[in-house]
Amino acid sequence: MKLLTAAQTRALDQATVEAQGITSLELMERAATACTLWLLDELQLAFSTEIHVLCGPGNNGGDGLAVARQLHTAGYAPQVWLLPADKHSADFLLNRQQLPQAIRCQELSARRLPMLPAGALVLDALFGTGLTRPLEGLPATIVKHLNQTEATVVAVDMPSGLLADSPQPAGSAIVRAHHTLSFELPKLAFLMPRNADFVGEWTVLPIGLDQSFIHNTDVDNYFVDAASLAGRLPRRARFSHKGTFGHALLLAGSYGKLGAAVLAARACLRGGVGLLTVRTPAVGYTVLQMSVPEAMALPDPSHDFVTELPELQPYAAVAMGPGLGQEVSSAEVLRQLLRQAGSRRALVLDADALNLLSTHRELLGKLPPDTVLTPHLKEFERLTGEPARDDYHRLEQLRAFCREHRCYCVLKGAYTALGTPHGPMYFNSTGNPGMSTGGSGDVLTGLLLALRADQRLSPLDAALLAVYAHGRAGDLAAAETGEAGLIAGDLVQFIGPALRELEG
Ligand SMILES: NC(=O)C1=CN([C@@H]2O[C@H](COP(=O)(O)OP(=O)(O)OC[C@H]3O[C@@H](n4cnc5c(N)ncnc54)[C@H](OP(=O)(O)O)[C@@H]3O)[C@@H](O)[C@H]2O)[C@@H](O)CC1
Ligand SMILES: Nc1ncnc2c1ncn2[C@@H]1O[C@H](COP(=O)(O)OP(=O)(O)O)[C@@H](O)[C@H]1O
Ligand SMILES: [K+]
Repeated sequence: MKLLTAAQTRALDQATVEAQGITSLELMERAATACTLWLLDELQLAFSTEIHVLCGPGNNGGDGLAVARQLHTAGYAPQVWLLPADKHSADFLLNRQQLPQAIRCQELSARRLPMLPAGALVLDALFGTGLTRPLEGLPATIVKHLNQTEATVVAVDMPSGLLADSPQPAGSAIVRAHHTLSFELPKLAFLMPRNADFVGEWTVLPIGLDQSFIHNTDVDNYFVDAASLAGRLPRRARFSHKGTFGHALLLAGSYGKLGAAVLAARACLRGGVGLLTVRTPAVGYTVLQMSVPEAMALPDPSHDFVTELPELQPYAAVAMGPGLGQEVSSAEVLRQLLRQAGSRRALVLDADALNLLSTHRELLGKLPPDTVLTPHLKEFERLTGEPARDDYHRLEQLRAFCREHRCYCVLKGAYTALGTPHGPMYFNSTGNPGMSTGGSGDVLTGLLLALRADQRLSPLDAALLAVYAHGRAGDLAAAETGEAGLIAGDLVQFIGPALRELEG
């Protein structure tokens, strides 16, 4: 799914009107109908519910007026509050004329703000994608007032005060919505950690916008849902053999951190790899053979750490990092790996392999093309060496990093962002806070290793599929264990079912 900028969204609006031979007012009615139906279906409003619709001067306000009219027709008693303004959009004015007399309509002012008891519903239709600057004056006062109440707030298209695709000063007045109803597509702003409290739970409401315009519009950012991955994971052919799915090598574990190696190894096998060899320190030999008998063990001469790189010739893909530790000798192994991997052997670097890259920065220049890195935020900050100013700056850093090092970088968290060497960025839709638990990242590394060893997949597809399936495994696991009860080992159990959903 593409993530359009606010400017592209406006153009899409216009293109839809032209392509479908409808008026913009009709499109607004469609958008309002989608909102009204959502309110009725999802919130199960009682006819006695106190409903306040706050309307700004533009088309977002126009949507609000149309929803108020529709709710009135459905038997509810919404009250409308208008933000005073010098100018209004044409469709706002048309909907203002159509507002039934029976609907109580008042003008907002600093002294006249709606009383909003708990249990009341507020529809925030003050500003949407037309917001051009942070709110000040009366709009900011209204937003602060709204945020202090206990009413349920549903934002139309955007929480008012939030910019759709760019950063804004900390402390800006922004509505804290419980739900945001976004038309046709999500907005980039919804995926930023700092905006979570403003956006609340968000839902995309399809309103029949022009698909060919969306198809032909170039974007920098994508939101990856199941539909975007359709057809990317081929079925296993009847005459396939171990070679089709590749032989993978995992370099992981150190004294006290062998669990990371075990989790990654199990995930790699569940990811469908043909063969897996695991290099752990000698201390891990028995642990590994006992807990992952399907994998071959290749113990290091050192008891506690990985200190020697095995001969790479047999392997289609190599992953290094989970539980590795940051010994000088392990850094040497990383250096050799980067030197010997060649351009056709896939590499995945995680955890301590990333920390070693950060402390031996000359190695960054030696990453073979298409290497996949999987840092969490802190590891990414170490890699760039510069704290991000804000969420958007971090994405710029990610884009620049991937371009410069011609690598894929999986920036992990909620809505994990995948940066690519050619520029576009992909945000993952699956996963849940239950996955914020030790070892979840090791599972991702193992799964990624399996998909990078799979000769049928491009680096981009392998990374997209792994990140999506990992999160989906987390969602399937959490459905059984609850989020708090989820442990990383549970993710492994659901990799198979998650991949099966994608296959074909
Ligand atoms: N996409 C689609 O296909 C569809 C979109 N639809 C809807 O249209 C919405 C976009 O409507 P929109 O373009 O009229 O902008 P909107 O958000 O109402 O705000 C513009 C007004 O706010 C003002 N203003 C801006 N910043 C301000 C500030 N800081 N402080 C104060 N004022 C400020 C600005 O004035 P100005 O900047 O000129 O001063 C102007 O008056 C979209 O979110 C969705 O709800 C659906 O109806 C149909 C399908
Ligand atoms: N709130 C969340 N929503 C979705 N995914 C999450 C969330 N928290 C963590 N995850 C996922 O769990 C994994 C955690 O990885 P990481 O931080 O490396 O853990 P560890 O180092 O313990 O293995 C990442 O893939 C991340 O995207
Ligand atoms: K809004």
